[in-house]
Formats: sequence, C-alpha cells, structure tokens
Amino acid sequence: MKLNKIAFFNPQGNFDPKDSHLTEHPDFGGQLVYVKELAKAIAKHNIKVDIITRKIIDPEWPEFSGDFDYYPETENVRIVRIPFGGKKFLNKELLWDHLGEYVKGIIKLYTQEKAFPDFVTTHYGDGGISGTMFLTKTGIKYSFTAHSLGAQKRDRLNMDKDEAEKKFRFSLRILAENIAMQYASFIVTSTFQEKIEQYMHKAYKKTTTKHEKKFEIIPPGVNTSIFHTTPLPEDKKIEEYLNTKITKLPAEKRNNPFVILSSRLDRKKYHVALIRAFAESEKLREKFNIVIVTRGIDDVFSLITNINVDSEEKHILEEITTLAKKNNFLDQILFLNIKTQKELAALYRISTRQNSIFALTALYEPFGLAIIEAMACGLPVVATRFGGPAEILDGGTYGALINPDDPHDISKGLFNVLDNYDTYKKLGLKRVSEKYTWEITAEEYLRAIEKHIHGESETPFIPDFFANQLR
Ligand SMILES: O=c1ccn([C@@H]2O[C@H](COP(=O)(O)OP(=O)(O)O[C@H]3O[C@H](CO)[C@@H](O)[C@H](O)[C@H]3O)[C@@H](O)[C@H]2O)c(=O)[nH]1
Ligand SMILES: O=P(O)(O)OC[C@H]1O[C@](O)(CO)[C@@H](O)[C@@H]1O
Repeated sequence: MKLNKIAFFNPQGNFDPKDSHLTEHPDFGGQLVYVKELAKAIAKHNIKVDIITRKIIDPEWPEFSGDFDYYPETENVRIVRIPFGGKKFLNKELLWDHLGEYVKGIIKLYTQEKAFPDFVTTHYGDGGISGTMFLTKTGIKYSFTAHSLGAQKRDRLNMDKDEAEKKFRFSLRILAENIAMQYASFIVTSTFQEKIEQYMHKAYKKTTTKHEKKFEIIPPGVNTSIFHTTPLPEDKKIEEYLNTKITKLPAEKRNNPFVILSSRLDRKKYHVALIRAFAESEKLREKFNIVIVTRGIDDVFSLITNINVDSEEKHILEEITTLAKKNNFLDQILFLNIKTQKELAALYRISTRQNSIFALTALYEPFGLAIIEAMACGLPVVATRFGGPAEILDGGTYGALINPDDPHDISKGLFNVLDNYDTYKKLGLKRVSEKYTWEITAEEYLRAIEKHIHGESETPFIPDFFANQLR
C-alpha cells in the first residue's frame, strides 16, 4: 500500500524548529528527539508526516502558540498544534483529562483538510490511548511506542506509593498503556530487553503475552550530523565556556578526566548515585572531576537558595550539592548550562582529550539515546545495567555496565573504562555506526507498517475515563 501521510501523536512536551526547552523540563526529553528524527527520516521516503502535539498560549512557553510549524530544510514534515486542556502549559501528568479533546481536534482538522493519514504512530501512554480513541472514530490504525513504561518508573522510584500515585497518576498511565498495546497494530521497542523484561512486567503481562506477535524491535538512531568526532564551530565556544569554569576546580586537579552526567534532572536518572560513589571513594575524587549538564539553569546555587522555587530539578540539585559539600568535593563538580545538542556534542568531543567518561546511572533506562550519542562523539560510556543500556553495550562489550545502587560497582566501571580508554572509544564508534542510524529506524517502521496494516483489529474498548471525554 502506498503511504501518502503518517501522523505522529505526541501530546506531551512540544516541538519547534529550535528544539526549545529540550531537557530543560522533564517533559522535554529523548522522546521528542526520537519523534523529530524519525519523522524527518520517514519524510525522506516522500511521505507527508504530521507531528501532532498541543497548542500552548503561555508567555513562559512562547514557541508553541502557532497552529503549524516546520523544521528548516525539511520537506514533508509539519508540526501541528491542537488546542486542548486550556491554553497554559500543563505537565504531562495533567494531560490525561483532556486527550478526548485532543483527538476531536485532530479529527476536526483532517476533516477540514479532507486528508486523513494512512497510518498513525503513537508515543508514550498519552499518545497511545489517543491513537486508540482515534481508531474507534476513524478506523485508522496505529503503532504504539511507549518510550518509557509507568510501572517500571513506579517500581524504581524511592517514593511513598501514595505520594507517587498522586504526583504521577501511574494507575491511569498504566491503564492507558495497556489499552494502547491491546489495540495497536504493532508495538515498537528499542531493544529485545525492553520486550522480554520491561513489557513483561506484571502490570502488562496479560496484554503483552496475548499480543506477543505485535512486537517489533526497532533500534533508534543518532543524528550523526550533530554527534560525531569532527570538530564543529561550537567546539571553540564550549572550550572557552569550559575554560571560564575550570578555574573553580582545585588547581592540582584541573587536568583530571571528567565524569559527565547530561540527563534531564529527573529523579529516575538518579544523578546522586554518582555523587554517592565519589563520596565513598577517595580514589575517584583523586582521579576525576564531575560535569553535570543543567540546561537552562545559569546559576545552580541561586536556584537552590530560592525559597520560591519547589521544582524536581531544585530538589535533585539540592541533594547533589548537599552530599558533595558534606564530603568536601563540591569544588570538583562543574554545572554547565549547555543549550543545544550541538553544544552537547562539542562538550563530549572536547572532554575526550583528557580521557573523560560519559555516565548514566539511572534507576532504570528504557533505552538511552544519550548513550549512543556520547559513543558517536568518541566518548566511552559507563551506564546502568537496568534497561536498554545492557543491550546497547552488549553486556559490557562496548562500555561498562554498573549497578547504580552499588557505589563500588560505579567506581569499578569508571576505572575499567579509564584503563582501557582507546579500546572503548573505538568499540563505541563501531557499535553506533553499525547499529544506530535514523535511516534504519525509518525503514524498519515502514516495513512494520506494511506488515501489520492489513491485520485484523478488534473493536477497541475505551474505559469510561477516556470515553466520556470523546462525547
Ligand atoms: O543538555 C542536554 C541533555 C540532553 N539532551 C538530549 O536529550 C535526549 C535524552 O534522551 P534519552 O537519553 O533517551 O533520555 P530520556 O529523555 O529519558 O528519553 C526517553 O525516551 C527515549 C526515546 O525513546 C528513551 O531512549 C529513554 O530511555 C526514555 O527515558 C538526548 O537526545 C540528548 O541529546 C539535550 O538536548 N541537551
Ligand atoms: O519519566 P517518565 O514519566 O517515564 O517519562 C519519560 C518520558 O518523558 C520524556 O522526557 C518526554 O519527552 C521522554 O523523554 C520520555 O519518554
């Protein structure tokens, strides 16, 4: 079947030509990078792609008020912003109550344009349940890519269960994820590990074992025009920025390698695990310094002391600085306000000169685009063994896998990589170029659509919480 148009349902976060706010906010992370890069790669197959998200009229978020937006020099991709849930920005946890309005807005737009998509890819639980609602109204089928599953996050969070339920609405999210999987034409995971572990969690097992044949394992890619080893103009700028910060480090340690943490400031990323490892190891403190990327935060210390702020980012930074101060190595941590992926890639490249290492100590990581991006810049990695990184690093062949709950294991992983630096650098570059490109991802999605689009799809059952929103 000739595909003319594919829609991507991604209600949370948002999209614009400048990738504004990427990782500045928990709702602006790898999923947005994934959706954007995949949409662009599919559009190269002469298919029109609509990325459908939310219209936001909010002075804090000025980039997202237009009905449509476009990426420069990218044919066939359109960003579509549907008004739902009022005008102000809402955290993703507050969107569940308004997804019926999102779906009705999409149907209204396509009815006006007289051009419905041939297929829909849906992203995260909110995109997934929206795909199911859209299917009931239009008969147009969809794929589901969770990017991250609620039950995994819930189980790994060290939080009071009731408090976590109140803040993250896990029961609703897990319901939406199950419905989305039940009626999807196919389910996409980035790794085999996700399929056999993360999706076989008892919260999903009933659904996923029944639909085992729907799984398509499709690795994501790296934007190699950004993440590579060749210096870009940004390198000079980041080098100068870094030099203004280096003076903060103890004089005798200024040439030490960095351990770089660049994840969103989200408790799931478990930054404090690395800090705890430093607190418990004199050897680590002697040999390394730490870089923490804090995109959008110019002065960490004024944020921490600002009594008017009560954000997740602030609490995470408070935890980090308190532990480091208590163990007298706060002066060995640099907080860098890196603004774009190009600047991030420049930081990775420059840091390899002094044998720095990328670290991802997450409680669990569904996949971890940041890992393959660092590897593409020649930066060796140490990553959590919980989740997709175990497969990306092939059990430890392409980088060190660690248990983030074990400070000694983190230290062991860092010294293993440092002692075999060039080997891991070369292996990382090889692994990424062979296995992780967005072109392969797009070809695999199109193959999966062809394979599943004619399959039988049961009439979806939509739980009242969502069905009532469609009325
Ligand atoms: O200062 C920064 C730091 C990070 N990034 C980008 O943010 C993304 C982070 O993505 P990832 O490392 O995958 O983490 P998450 O944001 O948590 O992404 C979710 O969605 C991804 C795509 O499915 C999965 O790989 C993750 O496991 C899942 O948690 C990467 O592209 C980074 O380049 C920036 O642009 N600027
Ligand atoms: O931590 P959670 O709620 O599982 O969400 C992670 C998701 O949120 C995002 O940051 C939104 O882009 C994604 O990167 C990711 O899929």
